[in-house]
Amino acid sequence: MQANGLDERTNLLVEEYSTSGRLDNITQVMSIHTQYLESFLRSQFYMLRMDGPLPLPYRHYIAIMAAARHQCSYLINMHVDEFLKTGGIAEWLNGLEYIPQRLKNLNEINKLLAHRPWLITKEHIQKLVKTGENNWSLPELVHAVVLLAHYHALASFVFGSGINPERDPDTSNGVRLIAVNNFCVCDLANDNNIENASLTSSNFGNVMVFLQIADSLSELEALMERMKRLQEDKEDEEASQEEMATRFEKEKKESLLVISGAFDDEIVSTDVSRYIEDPGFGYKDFARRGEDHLPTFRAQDYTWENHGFSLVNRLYSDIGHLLDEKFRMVYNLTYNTMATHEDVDTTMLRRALFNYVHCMYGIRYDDYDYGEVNQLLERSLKVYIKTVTCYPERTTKRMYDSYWRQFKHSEKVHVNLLLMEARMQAELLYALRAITRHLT
Ligand SMILES: CC(C)C[C@H](N)C(=O)O
Repeated sequence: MQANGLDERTNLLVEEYSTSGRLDNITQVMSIHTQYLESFLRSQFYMLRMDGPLPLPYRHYIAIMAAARHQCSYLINMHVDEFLKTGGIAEWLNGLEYIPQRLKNLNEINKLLAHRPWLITKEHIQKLVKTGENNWSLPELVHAVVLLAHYHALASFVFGSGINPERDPDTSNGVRLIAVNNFCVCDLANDNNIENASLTSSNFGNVMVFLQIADSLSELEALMERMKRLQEDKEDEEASQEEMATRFEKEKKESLLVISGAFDDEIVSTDVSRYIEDPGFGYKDFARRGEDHLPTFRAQDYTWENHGFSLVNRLYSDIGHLLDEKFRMVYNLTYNTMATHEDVDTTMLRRALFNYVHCMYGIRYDDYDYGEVNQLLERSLKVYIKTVTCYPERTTKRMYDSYWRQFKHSEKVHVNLLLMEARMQAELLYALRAITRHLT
């Protein structure tokens, strides 16, 4: 990292430490992408700590409810602490039966937003804002929705990059860097898969490692080759509107069939289950196809830039700007590298990642050719994306390792940032569209 990049990162971490008195593992991992971290922290600080429609303890309780949908104990514990520190009533931590009805009414939208946001309708919104003494004002509701979407998406980041609790029972001083679900991602000092692999191998292992390296090298070359070809083809051939629509439908259908690992014994511990209702409700499992389908949301009919942004900003001032800045930041973030290659334009690849997430939520951009997704994202990467986005609690180290073996960890964290923000934006689009419909 360049010297001034390092300074920037250190400054930011020092600043964060002095305002919040801690440097959690999320912040540390994200600090690999300093510029992004800055906008992330700014929006998070705003929704959690600045003036806003909801009282502070409510905000943390909502974060807990959101994280619990994905059994993310890491985030739950963090916000249990914060909830108490901000004056929350300890009894509420016994579970949903102990909280006020008003807060309990958020369960339904929490559940839908987390797993099948396309099912949210204006009736859900009406129900929340028109329930007599337990009603939510629109600004309060928007604040809650933003928090829910933020923490669902953050759970994806936590599992996707393998972030562990700060306090590990095995370490006496209580602080250990990033290791997770038996899965350690960011060995910050040694940011390269190959080096790691060769350090640990025996002689025989060396041969195997060599073969694997050769293999993954050719994977990388092949991917770059495909990017180049797509770029060239783009210049001379334009697919028709119908063809583009068909490609989207095909990709959407196929994404439903991408299996993200069996998860038979889903035992949710009581620490987590007390904060959720209907724990079995998840991203639509399309094993029983035909009886339900994922409708298409035409992105141009309700865009973040033209619709979502102004609505959110009007009801909960300034959060729109902060989110907007963060979305732009992540969308444009690039170092022009691909593993060991420099000066590469990676726009196509980054678009494919972002748009694939929206595709899994049924959101279609009519000027985007989903054939690109198909060419650029290999199967193991799709499995990873679907798992991290839709069922983050099922992410394993094996899934993390099995795609892009040549790439750096920092690049895989970058992937996670894209997945997280795309997911957050998708949830917001559905929720805000329902609010707009309620208002009109
Ligand atoms: C996600 C990665 C492919 C991003 C790439 N390293 C870039 O700087 O653009």
